[in-house]
Order: sequence, then C-alpha cells, then structure tokens
Amino acid sequence: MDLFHEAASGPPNLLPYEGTVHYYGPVFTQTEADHYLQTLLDSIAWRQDEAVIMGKHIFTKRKVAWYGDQAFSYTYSNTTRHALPWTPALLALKRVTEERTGETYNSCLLNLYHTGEEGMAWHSDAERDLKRNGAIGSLSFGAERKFLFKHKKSAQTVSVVLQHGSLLVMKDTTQTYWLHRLPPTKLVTRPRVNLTFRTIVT
Ligand SMILES: O=C(O)CCC(=O)C(=O)O
Ligand SMILES: [Fe+2]
Repeated sequence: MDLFHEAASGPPNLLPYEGTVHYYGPVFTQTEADHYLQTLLDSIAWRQDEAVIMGKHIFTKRKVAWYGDQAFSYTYSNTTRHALPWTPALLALKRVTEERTGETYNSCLLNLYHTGEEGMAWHSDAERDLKRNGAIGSLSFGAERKFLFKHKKSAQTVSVVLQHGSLLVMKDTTQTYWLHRLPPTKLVTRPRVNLTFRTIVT
C-alpha cells in the first residue's frame, strides 16, 4: 500500500474478511501516555462490574466506568448503568480518537485490569443500544496485553499486542462476525487501562 493511500485509510485491516480492525500503534509519546495512565487511575470513578448470571449476583475483579454526552442508561448482564459526565482528560482522549479514526463517539466504557490475571472473555459488542456497525475506538494505557479476534463461523483467529498509548478501531461488520477477548496472563503484573469509545443510540 502506498503512503498516500495509507494516510487516507489508516493502517491495514487486520481482519481477512467480514470486518475491519485497524491498529494504529502508539498515538501518544511515552511521557503523554504515562501521564494519561496516572490521571485515569486517579480521576476515574472506578467500580467493580456487576452481573446477574443464572440468578447469581457476580462482581468482577476488573473495574469499570462509563462516561458519556448524556446520562445514558445502558443495560447488559441484567444490570443497568448510567453514564457520568466527561472529565477533561476523557474529552481530550475522545478528541484524539475521533481525529485519528475519522469517526465520532458519544460514550466511553473504561476497564481497569489490575494485573494480567484479569482479562475479558470472548464476546462481541453488539448490544441493542449500540449503533449498528458503529465504530468502536479503543485506547490502551499501561501494561502491554495481547488482544485476540475469532471468527464466529470459521474460528480463524487474529492476534495483536496493544501497546502503551496505542489506538485500535473496530468497525463495519466486525461485531457481527467476530468475537474478541483479552486473555489473562501470569506474565503481566502491572495494571492496564482500556477505553472503548462507542456510539449509543437512544
Ligand atoms: O480491554 C480491552 O482491550 C477490550 C475491552 C472490551 O472488549 C470491551 O470493553 O468491550
Ligand atoms: Fe469488547
């Protein structure tokens, strides 16, 4: 791919078919990324994620937070959450994500994985209140972690390492045809913060 074309369309598509995932690599300097990691650890209203699964109330070790343009309510795993208003750091990060990906977002789900022992199981982000085939812009700060995609029918997998200060975008039919997961690992002892910018339709 020539440079002119790459500048217009972003980095190459990691998925071989039925979806689009671009990994931009780090989009912040080391100093900026270190600063954002600390700011997010200190200023986000982190709380344990709750789920009701087969009638049992479960709390995850991973912490989450949800922010948005409005106090959107958002239901998954039988639990309703309300978005908090943007913080200055989140607004700055949203702007960078929008400029780089050429998309807009109205909400952000954040995850805090304290160590490599915390991860996220196979899933796709296709809840009813998310814009259909909408882009999801994902920023990572802190420990490098492996991120995997698996095609729902062929089971083909694709793997990428999400670096400190990096940006990834999932769009088009990715959530329809592909699952993704963040596998746990004993090799990582430091925290990682992930932000997924999304579009909620009300
Ligand atoms: O931590 C990540 O990189 C992915 C998180 C994720 O898939 C999600 O929040 O839906
Ligand atoms: Fe996801």
